[in-house]
Amino acid sequence: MGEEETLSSGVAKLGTSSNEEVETSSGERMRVERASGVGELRAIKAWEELELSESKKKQLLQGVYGARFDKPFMIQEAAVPLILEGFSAKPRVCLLAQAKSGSGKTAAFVLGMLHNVDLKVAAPQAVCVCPTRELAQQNASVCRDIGKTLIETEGLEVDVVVRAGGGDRRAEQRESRRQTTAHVVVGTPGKFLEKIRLKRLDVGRVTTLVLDEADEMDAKGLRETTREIRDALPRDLQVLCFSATYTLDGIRDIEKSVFKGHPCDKIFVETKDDDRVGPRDDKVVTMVDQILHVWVDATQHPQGKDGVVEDIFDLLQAQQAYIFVNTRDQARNAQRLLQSKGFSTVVLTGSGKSQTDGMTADQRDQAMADFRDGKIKVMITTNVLSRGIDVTGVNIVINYDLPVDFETQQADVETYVHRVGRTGRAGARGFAINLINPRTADLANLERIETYCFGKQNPPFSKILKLPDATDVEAIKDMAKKHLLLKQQDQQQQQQQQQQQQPNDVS
Ligand SMILES: Nc1ncnc2c1ncn2[C@@H]1O[C@H](COP(=O)(O)OP(=O)(O)OP(=O)(O)O)[C@@H](O)[C@H]1O
Repeated sequence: MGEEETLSSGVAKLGTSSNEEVETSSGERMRVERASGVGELRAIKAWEELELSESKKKQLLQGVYGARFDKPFMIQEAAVPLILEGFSAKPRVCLLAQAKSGSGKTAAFVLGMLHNVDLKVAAPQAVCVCPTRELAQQNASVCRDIGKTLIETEGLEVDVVVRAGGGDRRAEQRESRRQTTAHVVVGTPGKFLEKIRLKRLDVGRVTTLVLDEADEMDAKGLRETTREIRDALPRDLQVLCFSATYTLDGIRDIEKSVFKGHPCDKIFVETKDDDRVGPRDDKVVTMVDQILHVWVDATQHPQGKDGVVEDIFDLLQAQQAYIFVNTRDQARNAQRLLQSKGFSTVVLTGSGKSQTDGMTADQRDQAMADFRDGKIKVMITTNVLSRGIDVTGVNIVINYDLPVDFETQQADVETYVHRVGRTGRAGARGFAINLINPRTADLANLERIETYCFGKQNPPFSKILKLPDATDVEAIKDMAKKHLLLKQQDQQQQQQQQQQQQPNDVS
C-alpha cells in the first residue's frame, strides 16, 4: 500500500485479499488475515472515519478526545473498524489481535464494547474477562473514561465483578449475590463464573465477549473457567481476543474452543526490527523497541542482587519502577530488606486462599492506589502485575528474578515480554535490568528470552546488553539516564512538531 493512497483516500485501503501485510509510516508492520467471504479491509487514520452509529457517534468521539487520544494508534486503526463490521455481520465475526505492550489495545476493545451495546436494553451485553483484579479495575476505568458522555447522557452502566474488599466472607457472599445488570461488565473469571452459576449475572443478552490477555485466559489455570464462561454465553457472540503474545497452538485452541467455528479476523503487529510479521517458530511474540534491555552479573556484588538494587535505588525512584520477583516470599523479603535501609516501597502479590496466605483485596487495592498516585515510587511484585497494567510514570523494570515456568524452570518468554512491557508504553522509552546469577540456569534462560524476543543473534545477548560490573553503579545509572533522557528529547520534538502545526490548523 502506498502512502499516497492513504492520504488521497482518507480511509486507508489495506487490501482485499484474505492475507495482507502492511507497512505504516512509523515503520511498523501489520499482517491482517480476514475471515473468508468478508469485504474490503479498512483502516482509519482519524476517529471521525469510524462508521459509528448515529445514536452514539458524538458521545464516543467526545469520549476518545476527552481521554486525550487525538489520533488512533496503529492497532486501533485496524481493529476498531473490524470489530464494528464484524459485529453487524451474520454470523458475527470474531477478532484475534496481537500488538505490542502499551500500544493501545484496551481502547480498541473498549470502543467496540461501548458501540456494540444497545442502551435501551437493561441487561449485560458486553463482558470483558481479565486475568487479575487490578487489570479488571483498570479496564473498567477506561470504559468509564471513554464512555463518560454515554454514562452522563444515555444511561450507560459499567460494572466490575471482582472479589470483595474487606476480606471477610460475608462481604464476599454479598458481592457474589449482588445482581449485575450493567450493560458492560468487566471482571475476573472466578467471580464471573460464580455470578453466572448463582444467576446473579444474566448472560442471555450478551453479544460481545472480550478476553483481555487472551493467551493467559486460555492457558492452564484459567482455561477451564474461561471456557465455562464462554459456554454459558449465547452462541451468536462476537469474541474479541487481545494480547501481545500467543503461541500457535494457543491460537488454534482459541479458534476451536472460544470462537467455536465462528469466522474470525486476525491482526498481528510487529516491531521495526523484526524480519517477519506474524508467528515465529511456535510463538507470536512482539517486543517494544524503545526499551533498552541490560543484564548484570549480580554475583559480582558483595551483597548480590539486594546490593545492586540498594545501590541504584535513587535511580528507581527518580520516576517509578517495578521490581519483579518470582514468589510472594521473595517479594516480602525484598521489601523488608529495602525498608530496613529506609527505602520506601510497596508490595503487591496475589490473594491466597486464606487471609494469611497472600494479600487481601483491600490491601491490593491500597497498594495499587499508592503506586498509581505516585505516592510510592517502587513497586515490588510478582507476575500478578506483569500483564496489562498501565502506570504512565514507570520507566524502569527490574527482573530481580528472570521469569521462569515453575514446572520446567525454563525461561517464560511471554512473561518477560509482558513484564518489561510495563515500561516503554505509548511510544515512551523504558529501561529493563535483568539481575543474573551465572551459576544457575539464568544465562541459558536469558539466551532463550533473547532468541524468542529478537530472533537468533550472533553473538548472543547482543540485544540484551551486558553491563560491565555489578559494582559499577555509575555505569548502570549512566546507561539508564542516557537512554531515558532520549525520552525527554522525544517529547520536546513532539511538542515542537505540534507547535509548528498549530498556525496551519488555525489558518
Ligand atoms: N490513541 C491514543 N492516543 C494517545 N494515547 C493512547 C491512545 N490509545 C491508548 N493510549 C494510551 O496508551 C497507553 C497504553 O495503552 P493500553 O494500556 O491500552 O496498552 P495495551 O496495548 O493494552 O498494553 P498491554 O499489552 O500492556 O496490555 C495508555 O496509557 C493509554 O491511555
